[in-house]
Amino acid sequence: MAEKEGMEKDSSIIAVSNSSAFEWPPDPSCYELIGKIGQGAFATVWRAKAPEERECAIKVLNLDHVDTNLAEIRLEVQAMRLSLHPNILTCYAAFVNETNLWLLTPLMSKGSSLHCLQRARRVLRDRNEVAKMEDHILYILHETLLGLQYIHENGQIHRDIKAGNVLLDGNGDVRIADFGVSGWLVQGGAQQEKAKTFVGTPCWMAPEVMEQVHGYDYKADIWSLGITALELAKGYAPYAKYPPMKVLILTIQEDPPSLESYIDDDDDDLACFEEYTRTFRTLVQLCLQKNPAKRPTCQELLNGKILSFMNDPAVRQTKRETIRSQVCDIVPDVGSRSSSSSPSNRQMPGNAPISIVLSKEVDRPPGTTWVFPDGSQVLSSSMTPVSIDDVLEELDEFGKQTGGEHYRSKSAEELAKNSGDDNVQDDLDAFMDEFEQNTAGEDFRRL
Ligand SMILES: Nc1ncnc2c1ncn2[C@@H]1O[C@H](COP(=O)(O)OP(=O)(O)OP(=O)(O)O)[C@@H](O)[C@H]1O
Repeated sequence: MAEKEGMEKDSSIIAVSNSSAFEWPPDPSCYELIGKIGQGAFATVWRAKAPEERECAIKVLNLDHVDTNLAEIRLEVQAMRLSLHPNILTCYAAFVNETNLWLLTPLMSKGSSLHCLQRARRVLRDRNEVAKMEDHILYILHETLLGLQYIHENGQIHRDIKAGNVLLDGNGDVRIADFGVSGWLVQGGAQQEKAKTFVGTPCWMAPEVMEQVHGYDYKADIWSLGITALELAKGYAPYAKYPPMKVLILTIQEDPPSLESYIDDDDDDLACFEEYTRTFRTLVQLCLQKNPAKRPTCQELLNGKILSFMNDPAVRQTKRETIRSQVCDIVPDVGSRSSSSSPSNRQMPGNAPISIVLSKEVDRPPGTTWVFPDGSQVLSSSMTPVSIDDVLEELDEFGKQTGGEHYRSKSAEELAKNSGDDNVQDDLDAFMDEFEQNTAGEDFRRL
């Protein structure tokens, strides 16, 4: 592994262990890796046995992908451990093992909320039982909001809210993972040299984060929560089947996604035929407003008509017990020797992280950072740099040629209808193909 400036490999620099009665030893030989829970773009997560018959999850990050001074990580891990909120995944300990950073966290035995709901749907389908997930999804969103409210009240933004980062354990408890972690990552490691490279997953990204016209704030997490609601209902996020650059364009250009704007998971029709109430649709609509100022805060959502009934501890407890018995109990534990399949992190193109290379030094807040300051560049999966300004300019040009000033809020079909020109869809396809040829070389039409 290439040496990085300021990156000490001495594990004592990073080792942070628990101050509570049990000390999590910063020594890899003390842990038995029982099974793989999942694989992200930069890390592998294991279920592990610790001394005294304890269990934990260990996230193993290759240091080639870590672009943060280990002393800084140490401070952040300490801060994460102080984030004592029942809906936020804490970090027991962190240390360096050879070329990897090990992060020890509580084991959330049912894995991600998406994995858990999809597995439950599969079990119910095999039993010929009807899956009704709306109540469970609302419970998960309510718990997530409680954690998110804590993060926002502490002046921070999570920046990577998605169902893969909302975890469930066997009791039906919900915790937000990866708070602070993804901001340490870099894609391409030494290749990037001086450029600051940020990573993220475009499908959950708020339009203002992509555009960076007026900057963005904690309301970006509310957009991501709306996308997470759709993801849990449909089995995957809107635009997840497209390459990252197309996701950026569609998110900026199209109306906000909804339950109706994309088809259900066609993998095995798991989410098909589930009915969702107007209440659920309204919640999604509230979160997915393009103008961040119009989006509600966590507090407004928690105290609003849709979710406030769950603020009653008795109701919350009932909901927790219901999800435990109807979902958690029928889904095998992740990473256990007996579990037949690990949570699949289905890598659809739009799920793949993109890298945002900053051409100048900027302060980087913790968390996956969706920053497009002036002069920033977007790297699609082929790592070919494209300026976000170029993307927006191309969109402007395309808009002028096709639908006039409203192109950003209208779909190609609508444009075609309004202009009476059947060729608009072809123009869009041609534009996308040309754009893709110039950028990443992927063929949108084949997807
Ligand atoms: N403490 C934990 N307990 C149980 N499962 C976990 C835990 N931490 C992470 N996971 C699961 O492990 C898998 C891999 O997680 P990881 O954070 O590496 O990737 P990701 O968030 O899915 O993808 P990306 O790399 O794009 O962010 C995911 O399915 C995640 O839900």
